[in-house]
Amino acid sequence: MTIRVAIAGPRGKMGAEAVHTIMKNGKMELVAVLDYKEVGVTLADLDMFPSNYTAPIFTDMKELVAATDPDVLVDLTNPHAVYKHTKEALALNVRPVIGTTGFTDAQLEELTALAREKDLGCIIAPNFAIGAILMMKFAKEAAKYLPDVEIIEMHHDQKLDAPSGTGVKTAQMIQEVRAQKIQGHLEEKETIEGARGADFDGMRIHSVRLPGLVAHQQVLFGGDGQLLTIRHDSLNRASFMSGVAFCVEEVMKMDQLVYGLENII
Ligand SMILES: NC(=O)c1ccc[n+]([C@@H]2O[C@H](COP(=O)([O-])OP(=O)(O)OC[C@H]3O[C@@H](n4cnc5c(N)ncnc54)[C@H](O)[C@@H]3O)[C@@H](O)[C@H]2O)c1
Ligand SMILES: O=C(O)C1=N[C@H](C(=O)O)CCC1
Repeated sequence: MTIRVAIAGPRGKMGAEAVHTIMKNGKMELVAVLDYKEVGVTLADLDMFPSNYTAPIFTDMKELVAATDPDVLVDLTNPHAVYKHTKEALALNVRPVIGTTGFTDAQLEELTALAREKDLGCIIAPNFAIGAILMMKFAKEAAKYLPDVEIIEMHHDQKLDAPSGTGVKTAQMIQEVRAQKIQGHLEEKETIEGARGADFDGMRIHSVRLPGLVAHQQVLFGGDGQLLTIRHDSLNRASFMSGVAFCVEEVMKMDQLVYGLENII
């Protein structure tokens, strides 16, 4: 069976890459895209795509679903739009595959309940790159033995959310196994606010934003006389695309929400 896919955010850096990925995949059909404004009738109207890219462009999810009946919605938009899109897709019986980051804990809980209610698969993947998933899994393992940890995530300067979804997910995975601890000197004081980064359960997350970067993270563990660094680098957005295709196939077999690819690889 061909999987009918819709993509939200097709003109973005990730969305455009995902459009090419789905178009090239013999098991999938790109049936529609969702934009926030009128930019053309089909993707072929946009200079950035070839003339055989005929998926229609919609600005309303309900109309998109009524006209094109997708099985899966891939969302690569922004933190302001993604929650609404995910909720709408589930309500319309379309399985969401979400790459967009920036969910709150309350939103994740609500979407988990909604997917359960509807018996529908939903994947929220803060990072689609297999190397990044392994980096997070290895960091979780290391934290059992080395509980002093700081995360440095580094991204391009157009990124809207900080810390990154990957940074937060890494901290959450470490939190599951790490003996609770407030790091650094108990009396340490920031002379410039933010100098010690964000505080997640006593661990620090530092966010670097610079042109030239794509998506990079190091997890640093300190022990007596030793330092362990686990690092991953995404050098381009192709690094995420096998994860996108994998999720589109997997979500069709699922009946609940999964947050993080480490739970299904
Ligand atoms: N999970 C992953 O592996 C992964 C990897 C890279 C980026 N991301 C995330 O994906 C998201 C997109 O990243 P990007 O670098 O492509 O950003 P981008 O700014 O290049 O693209 C976002 C696109 O979304 C569109 N958009 C905004 N609001 C919309 C709406 N309401 N409806 C439809 N489209 C809308 C914008 O027009 C833009 O084209 C970000 O949240 C980023 O953190 C995730
Ligand atoms: O480019 C981005 O933005 C990325 N966002 C994700 C995150 O927040 O972790 C994944 C990596 C790229």
